[in-house]
Amino acid sequence: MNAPVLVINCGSSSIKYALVPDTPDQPRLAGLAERLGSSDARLKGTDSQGETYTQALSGADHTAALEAILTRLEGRRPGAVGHRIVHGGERFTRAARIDDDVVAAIEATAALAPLHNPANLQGIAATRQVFAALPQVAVFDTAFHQTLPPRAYRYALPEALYRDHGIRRYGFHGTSHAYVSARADALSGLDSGGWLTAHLGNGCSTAAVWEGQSRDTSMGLTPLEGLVMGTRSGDVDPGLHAHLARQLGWSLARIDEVLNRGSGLLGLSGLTNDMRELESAAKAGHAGAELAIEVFCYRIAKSLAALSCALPRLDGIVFTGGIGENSPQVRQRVVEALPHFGCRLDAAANRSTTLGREGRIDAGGPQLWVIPTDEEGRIAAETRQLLQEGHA
Ligand SMILES: Nc1ncnc2c1ncn2[C@@H]1O[C@H](COP(=O)(O)OP(=O)(O)O)[C@@H](O)[C@H]1O
Ligand SMILES: CC(=O)OP(=O)(O)O
Ligand SMILES: [Mg+2]
Repeated sequence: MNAPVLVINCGSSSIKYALVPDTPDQPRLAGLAERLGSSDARLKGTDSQGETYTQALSGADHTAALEAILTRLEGRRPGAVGHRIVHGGERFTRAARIDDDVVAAIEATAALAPLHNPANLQGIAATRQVFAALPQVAVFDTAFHQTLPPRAYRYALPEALYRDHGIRRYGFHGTSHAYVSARADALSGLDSGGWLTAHLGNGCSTAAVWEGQSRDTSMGLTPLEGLVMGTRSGDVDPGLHAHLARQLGWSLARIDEVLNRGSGLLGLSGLTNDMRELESAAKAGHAGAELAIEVFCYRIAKSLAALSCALPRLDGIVFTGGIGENSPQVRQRVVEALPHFGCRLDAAANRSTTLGREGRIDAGGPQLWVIPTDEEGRIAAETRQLLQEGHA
């Protein structure tokens, strides 16, 4: 199939899209419909000339937003649609052609990802309506981590919770960890290395990748476990929930809300979830911003050190995601917190590798790479591959 693939990443009130051509010499169209369902809904994106546009979509729902996106494809007809689906449970170890059975399976997993899967399903329903004739493929965040061994994915909980309710660690951002680790293999010439990958965006996670397979990762049953994130707490004492309920009388909904949307960098700093703003504020002497960055970096280093146990050999660390790709300060602080790894940062290379540049930033020791992630490109590639294999 040499038509472009339309990649859809559907959130509860947003749709990110990318029209990914099959050859890199053609431009990629991309954009974001946001605040869907509100009077303030709008579509922003980049056209094939690299010009940005903003279009008001007042009151638009997901279906209306997809219809507007269709008009922004400049007459280029996609040959297929690839969807980012956050949770695929244990059933999906790779991408799957979407049919009623696959939709039912994603619905069945929604209880495990209540913030993500229902929105992904809305995206599938709207896309099936607007692009009824096109094949649709689901690409799961969890699929890459289905190679985790039991010692990494089992919680020390009663066995029945796993057997009857699927309570285990799944891991997320698999598309990103898979892409950057494969890229590190190619760039390093190691062919099949032992990598620690750090995806640092709004959601953040680490993974240990050995010979192209995920061996452990920091996120668990839900995308709340692990690192400090923009607004998510990451790891807390499992006793915290009962404590907040008993001592402060908090409801489950309030606890969930605070841990998912009021914590992380935002909660620690009392200022913002945006790392750029935190770095400026810390420089200007804001103590909360400084603390937020310090905890953020220390927890990444601690997670990488823990995940190194999953690798027979450590070849290097890969930084990606908005923060990993753009913040020399975060990378430096993470590497400085891991002196026993023997990493040596090349300060000049670290400073200059930003703004979507790919590059090596070490001066010996384990390799240190900055690799801009390409979840859309990878979703398009997996969509193409599945359809070419005739798994339809
Ligand atoms: N130049 C920069 N310096 C520091 N942080 C940056 C820079 N550019 C982007 N970021 C941070 O990247 C994060 C968003 O990451 P991104 O991967 O784009 O998010 P998402 O997970 O929503 O795709 C924000 O915290 C943002 O502040
Ligand atoms: C799974 C997850 O955390 O996704 P995101 O980073 O897009 O929020
Ligand atoms: Mg992201």
